[in-house]
Amino acid sequence: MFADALMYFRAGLAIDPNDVTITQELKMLQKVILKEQKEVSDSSSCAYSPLSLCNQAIYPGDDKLLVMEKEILEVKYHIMDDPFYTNEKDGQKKDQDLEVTLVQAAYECLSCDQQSEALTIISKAVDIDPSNIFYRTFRAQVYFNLRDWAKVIQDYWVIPKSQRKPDVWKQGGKALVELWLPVLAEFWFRKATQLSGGKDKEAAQLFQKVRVKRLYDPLTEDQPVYVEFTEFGRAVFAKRDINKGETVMTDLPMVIGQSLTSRHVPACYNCAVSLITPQIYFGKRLSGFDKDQRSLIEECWPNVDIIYCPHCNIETYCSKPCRLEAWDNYHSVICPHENPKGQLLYDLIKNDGYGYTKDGQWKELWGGHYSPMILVKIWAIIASSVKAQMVQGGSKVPTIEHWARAKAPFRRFIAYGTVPATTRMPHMLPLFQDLFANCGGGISYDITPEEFNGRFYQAACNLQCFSPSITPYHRFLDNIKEDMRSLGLIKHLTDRPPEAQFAAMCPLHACSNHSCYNNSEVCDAEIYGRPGVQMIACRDIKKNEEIFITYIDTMVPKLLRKAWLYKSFNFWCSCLRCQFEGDQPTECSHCLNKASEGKHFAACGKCKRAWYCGGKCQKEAWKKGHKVICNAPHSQLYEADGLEFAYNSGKRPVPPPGSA
Ligand SMILES: C[S@@+](CC[C@H](N)C(=O)[O-])C[C@H]1O[C@@H](n2cnc3c(N)ncnc32)[C@H](O)[C@@H]1O
Repeated sequence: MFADALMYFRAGLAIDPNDVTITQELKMLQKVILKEQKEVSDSSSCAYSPLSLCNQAIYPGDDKLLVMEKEILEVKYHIMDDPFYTNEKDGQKKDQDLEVTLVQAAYECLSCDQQSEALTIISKAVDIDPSNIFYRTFRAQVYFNLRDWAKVIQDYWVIPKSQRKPDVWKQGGKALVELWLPVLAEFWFRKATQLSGGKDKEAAQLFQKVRVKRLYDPLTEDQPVYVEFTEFGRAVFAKRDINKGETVMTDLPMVIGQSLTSRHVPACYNCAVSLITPQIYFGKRLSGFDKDQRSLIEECWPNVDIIYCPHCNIETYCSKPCRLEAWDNYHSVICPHENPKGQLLYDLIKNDGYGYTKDGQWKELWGGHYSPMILVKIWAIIASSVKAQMVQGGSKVPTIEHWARAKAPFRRFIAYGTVPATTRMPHMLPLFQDLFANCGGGISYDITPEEFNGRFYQAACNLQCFSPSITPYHRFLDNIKEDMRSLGLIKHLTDRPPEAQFAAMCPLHACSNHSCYNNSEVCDAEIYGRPGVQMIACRDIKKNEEIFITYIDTMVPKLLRKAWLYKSFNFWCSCLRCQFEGDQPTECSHCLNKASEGKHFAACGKCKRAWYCGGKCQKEAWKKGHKVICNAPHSQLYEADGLEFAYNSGKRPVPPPGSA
């Protein structure tokens, strides 16, 4: 449990940054991680498989889309379930010799790349025997070569479903993609994958590609990026050239949870807006200010109206609409006034994850590095959505369709983890189970161990740390810019306001892969007045280049970076920086020769992160790629203690526009 160890060491260092024992223990921790990484990398070369993590389950509502797409086929391309041909010619006597001659001639044309001629000839064979699967498949192939997609489908449609071979399903799927009938295309690729017993990786890959395109294109419509499925799962790419400093994308969270360590800083539970008042910012100094200063604060500090949930008096919001939104979205399910078990959750948060076990012991129950509120909100959002659908449909019991529809938005987040959450924190499962046993409206959400483990790692793999970038303090600075009364206050305004830190699951951001030579940085943002995240290009990015952020502090030596990435995300980084930095001074970073016992090779004089056995190796490595990364700036995190978790990888805060 390295992450937890790190968290405790950090907490210790926050109390005493010079504590020698903790510093030594941190070094030990690094050694242990490196050792484990070496053992794992010796025994396995391949990391996770995105194809096995992304399933092909049907999305709720796809059945209706499928009907619509079939209608398009029918109206636009005259393709329908009832084949357009009749078998009337089947009864006629067939001239088999002629058919064989035609097929042979068509083959010959194909082998000379005479597609149109092949088409004319094989069409004659189809005319003679329209239900012949072989002729239809042959002609569909020719149409495919000629990029006549509707005709491809016309021929394949005639072949009865039970007789379509996996390759027919796959190629038909490709033609359907070209016609942009994505749900049908998914259906065909799914069939190809199933019939091949999962062996056809291309079909599985094509399935995910079309799915990702249809789900993410609407999200990126107004952004200079698109999402595509690659060998590393979903990935973000530039739609056009993006200049250094430009916003690559913005994203609003689907779920947020304030970190337990910052929970004393008031913020909106629903949207993360900062609720810092002058009393909190200035503290005792406020009473010492003169009349002018006090009136300036009164006039110019934005009105912070902290609204409490009127039922439990625990959750705080920035506005009435936020309170109502929270209530509808999740809070009504867990509000202690509605659901008495909710009190245990809020007590747990108040007590930094501590609580009583079932046998009455006071213990740390929650051991995650993010707030349990994240998981609770996911479940509460799902339960609320089920309830809303029931009300809308006038049904008394929830259906599988209701549940599937409610869970669908969270299918966007990949989950990977090794140690089950149920093992890490055995006391949490019963607490969550009790909490969701009665969600109101007659529904209960069964939090099984699999549900807990799956959601726990879904959050762990995708969370991003962020803070509201523009707080009342920033707005105050902006408001007093031109007011002479502010002169006396300036010296009291130099401290940064206390930060409410949040973790968030953001759908687009969660598609960004990692590189230690990243081209974008994650920053806090304000989007339509709500706190969110944005990615800013930290160098020029070319059209169709992948957008990479960094999950870790790239200043950390390569071996440690590798170890952390493998440990937390189960992949070996193969970015330029990892390729052209060395592991250690005892090995030539280029030819991998080992130095003699007790000796070190000379380091690159500039970056000191690669070692070479001689000038030849150094020159070759420089030319091949070291020159690109040698001087490239690193993405340093705001906490520079050497080891970092993805969840904390946000760079922040960005100075708000116009702030003093
Ligand atoms: C936040 S997700 C990024 C998007 C992810 N590709 C997906 O399909 O959802 C993090 C996961 O992406 C994968 N990943 C990210 N960067 C990678 C890289 N450079 N090489 C291989 N896999 C990577 C890892 O599986 C990691 O756990």
